[in-house]
Amino acid sequence: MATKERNLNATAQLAAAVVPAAGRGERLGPGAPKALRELGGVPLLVHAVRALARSRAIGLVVVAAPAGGEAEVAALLDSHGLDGKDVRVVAGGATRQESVRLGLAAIPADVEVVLVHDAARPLVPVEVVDAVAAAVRAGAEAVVPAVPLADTVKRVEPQPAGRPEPVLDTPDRATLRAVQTPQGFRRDTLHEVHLKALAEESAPEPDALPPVTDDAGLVERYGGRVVVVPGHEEAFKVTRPLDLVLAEAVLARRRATDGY
Ligand SMILES: Nc1ccn([C@@H]2O[C@H](COP(=O)(O)OP(=O)(O)OP(=O)(O)O)[C@@H](O)[C@H]2O)c(=O)n1
Ligand SMILES: C[C@](O)(CO)[C@H](O)COP(=O)(O)O
Repeated sequence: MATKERNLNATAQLAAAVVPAAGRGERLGPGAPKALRELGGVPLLVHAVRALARSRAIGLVVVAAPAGGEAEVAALLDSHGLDGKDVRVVAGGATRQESVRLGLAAIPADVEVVLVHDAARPLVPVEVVDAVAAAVRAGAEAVVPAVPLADTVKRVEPQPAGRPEPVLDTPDRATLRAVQTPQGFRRDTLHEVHLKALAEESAPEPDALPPVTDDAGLVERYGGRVVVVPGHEEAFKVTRPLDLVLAEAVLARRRATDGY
């Protein structure tokens, strides 16, 4: 077999990752799109792609960039050199779900395992990436990393701003998990649930279910089985300004102690 063909087959054995990175980052406040905001002088997106590239399980990373910004994002990723991984950039969409679907469409058909990782989770440890990929390889159709909750959680009846919200009940915290990314999937499963969701959105029912906020939620919606592996407290999502302060502290500690 020719060397090039052998390499392509080897790549297909590896997992691919989709990185939705087309969000505005409204909750982080004014500034550049969130994926391009800097942490320790390096854009969040670059940290997130590097975090995936550290895993030997990943052969290809597809980034869904803000539409129209693909060339800028590709140049940015190039300028940060990414450990010999195959990194491609496509246009993202108007929602996270659409960005993931567009990223997935750019993954070669023979890749069987796909991870989806937020650009907004720059500090996920490689052990989490490896564990998610390994669980899919071991037979799970959908895998999420998650951590136990530190706070008590209450279900409430939402009210207009400023009005107290009546509490409905207090779920047993021992049965709850805060879910992170990367989430891992059999490629066929992820493809199928995204197509079903797209079809439903094109012909909405009057009593349509609320939109799901993660890809595993789509698998659940259509009857698939999702399992949890341990996440990591440092895989938190940079959502609000305080998250960026915390991320800077974690990064500074890693740089001082691990040569990160
Ligand atoms: N149209 C969108 C919206 C979100 N995302 C991505 O989905 C991930 C998780 O979303 P979130 O943290 O909610 O990011 P934003 O949507 O940018 O945040 P906000 O809701 O505060 O605007 C991010 O990497 C974000 O770039 C995306 O690719 N395309
Ligand atoms: C995918 C996710 O990061 C898992 O926790 C989360 O659901 C994204 O939520 P958001 O609504 O985009 O903040």
